[in-house]
Amino acid sequence: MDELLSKINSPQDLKALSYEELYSLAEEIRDEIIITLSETGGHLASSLGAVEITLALHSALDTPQDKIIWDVGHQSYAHKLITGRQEEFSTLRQYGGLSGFPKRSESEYDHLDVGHSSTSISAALGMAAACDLENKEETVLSVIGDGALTGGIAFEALNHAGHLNKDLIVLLNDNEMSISKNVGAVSNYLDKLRVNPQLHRAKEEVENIINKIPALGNKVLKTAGKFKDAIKYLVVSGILFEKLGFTYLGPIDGHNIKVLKEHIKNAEEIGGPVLIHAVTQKGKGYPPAENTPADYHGVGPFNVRTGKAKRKKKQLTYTQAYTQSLIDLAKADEEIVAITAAMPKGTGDFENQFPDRFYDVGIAEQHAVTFGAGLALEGAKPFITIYSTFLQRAYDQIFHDLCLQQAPVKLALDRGGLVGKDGETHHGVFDFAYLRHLPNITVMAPKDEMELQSMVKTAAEYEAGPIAFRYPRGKGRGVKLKNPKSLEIGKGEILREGKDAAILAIGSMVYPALEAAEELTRAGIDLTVVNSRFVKPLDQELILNLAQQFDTIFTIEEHVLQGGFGSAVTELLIDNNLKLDVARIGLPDKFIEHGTQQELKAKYGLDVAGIKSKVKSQLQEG
Ligand SMILES: Cc1ncc(C[n+]2csc(CCOP(=O)(O)OP(=O)(O)O)c2C)c(N)n1
Ligand SMILES: CC(=O)[C@@H](O)[C@H](O)COP(=O)(O)O
Ligand SMILES: [Mg+2]
Repeated sequence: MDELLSKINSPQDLKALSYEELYSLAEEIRDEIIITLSETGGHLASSLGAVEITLALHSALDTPQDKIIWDVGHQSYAHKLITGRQEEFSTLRQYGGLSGFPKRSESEYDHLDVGHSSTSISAALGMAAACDLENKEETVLSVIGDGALTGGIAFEALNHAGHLNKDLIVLLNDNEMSISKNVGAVSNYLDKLRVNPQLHRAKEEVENIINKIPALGNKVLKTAGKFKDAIKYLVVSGILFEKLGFTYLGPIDGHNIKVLKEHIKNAEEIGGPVLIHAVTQKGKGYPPAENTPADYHGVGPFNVRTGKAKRKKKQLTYTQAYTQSLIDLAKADEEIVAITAAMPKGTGDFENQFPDRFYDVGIAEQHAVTFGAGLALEGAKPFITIYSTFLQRAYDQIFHDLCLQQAPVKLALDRGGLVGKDGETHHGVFDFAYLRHLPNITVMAPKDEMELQSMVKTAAEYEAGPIAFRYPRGKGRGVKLKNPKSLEIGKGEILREGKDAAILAIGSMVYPALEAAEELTRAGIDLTVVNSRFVKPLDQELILNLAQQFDTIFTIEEHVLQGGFGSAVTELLIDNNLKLDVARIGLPDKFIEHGTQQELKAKYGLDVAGIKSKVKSQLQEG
């Protein structure tokens, strides 16, 4: 029974609690998170690690007037539980239920919709600047993880914050983990900051003594100044942040609510930009997650006692099919290298097999792309594997460093299409549009995992410029994997011939289109079905032939209609003065909510039933 938690209707209720009670509450919150996520799935380890931080923040600050900006937002479940969302917590990430991330429409305590990493310092700084303009006395605080701190935008924000010198608190939640082990020079630097608190005490004592020395005169002052600097470097203080204009406080124990509260209060009093370095344990309080936090970053339903997933994954996923073929190709071709932006699990086996040909650049999609361009321009064959939604970050790099240079980089866009429960921020439904209008790029989407492997092979062999392929989240179609073959660039295939109309499908929509066509024969409708394979270049010959043959052409894609595959086909037809009915099936011009992939496909007419009904109504109207 949640004795304390059920009485917390808002953060105001925390103010009356003793530290002992706050710790009991922390345990109740952990239990609630673990039990709920064992049914719903979600971001377990990050949220468990941030419970005390959440309680300290909401009891030290006057939220929602004081603003907490969560970075990524995957650690915000405790925040949801104490800000009036307990009753709906069991609906977390379910269709129609609570979002897995902070969302302004959900609560007045959520000040920024998040999901993509490293935005919190910039947004918090903007809010702090706005407070200043309006003479408001509000505290604005960003909570950012050590992983999110590897993102370029976070550094841009630190740089600007040090310059603006507004009152801004950054709470660095350092658990030494991104999704996997954190990487990079800053991460190594944080390691050094974390070690041996005695050194920090020694540093403070020495500095206190030195600060009293000026009374002794100029010469001593000068020497002392140098000595002070030397000591600072020697004991590895928060010098990096100090040089950027921040007051550095820490490192402190991020599970000690009293210490956290004191530091938050101190930071408010100090003013200007202050960084509190809190050290936490990812997965805290749930042994399986503490032991292997990377396995519990994002989980599906699991058995609380054993920590094991409830659903066994028997069928190969698209990600696995991709990795498998990349490894096979890399065995024979040592120019192949793999790049990930902090998601090495997707290419994990590659890392194990070819550690020298694998680069985890951190949450740095822009850098990943230009780094890949550099590699390619010097003869390597880089496969950059990034979720479709996160590659949006690197649009300019794709334009400037890949397409303009015709750099033969291979872009593997995982999670293309509807991803499901992560919702708005994570659906990969804009990639055809943000890629296809750029000169020199080739864009493909496979109908199944076998064709994905053929696309990997095609990409490895292709040297004329950048080539991209996007594939869905989750299980493949269970087709038999044979030897991948090289695909002819810009060629689709006719899978079924009919006499009433043609349906041009791309990627994940090919099989549903085929199934719909088979079922529609019962209604007397006979469709030609095309697996288009290429969004760019289109198979012009095939499409123009079909346009001569039929009065109606359907296009279908798991992508927004604006600027997508259907738009490309329509442009081709218009450019060739062909006037026929084109009915585009795809996602509407809005952000798609969270829910399972099946629920969302059904809602937006991207399942067999939806295709059938669209085809029937179109042909009947026409
Ligand atoms: C732009 C972008 N790239 C990648 C991700 C995927 N991602 C989500 S959380 C995360 C790791 C974040 O690590 P950290 O900030 O340290 O938080 P922790 O999970 O350790 O609490 C990554 C890589 C993302 N959300 N946004
Ligand atoms: C918060 C975040 O961005 C990631 O953890 C993401 O939720 C992972 O998604 P997958 O579960 O599709 O790998
Ligand atoms: Mg971390």
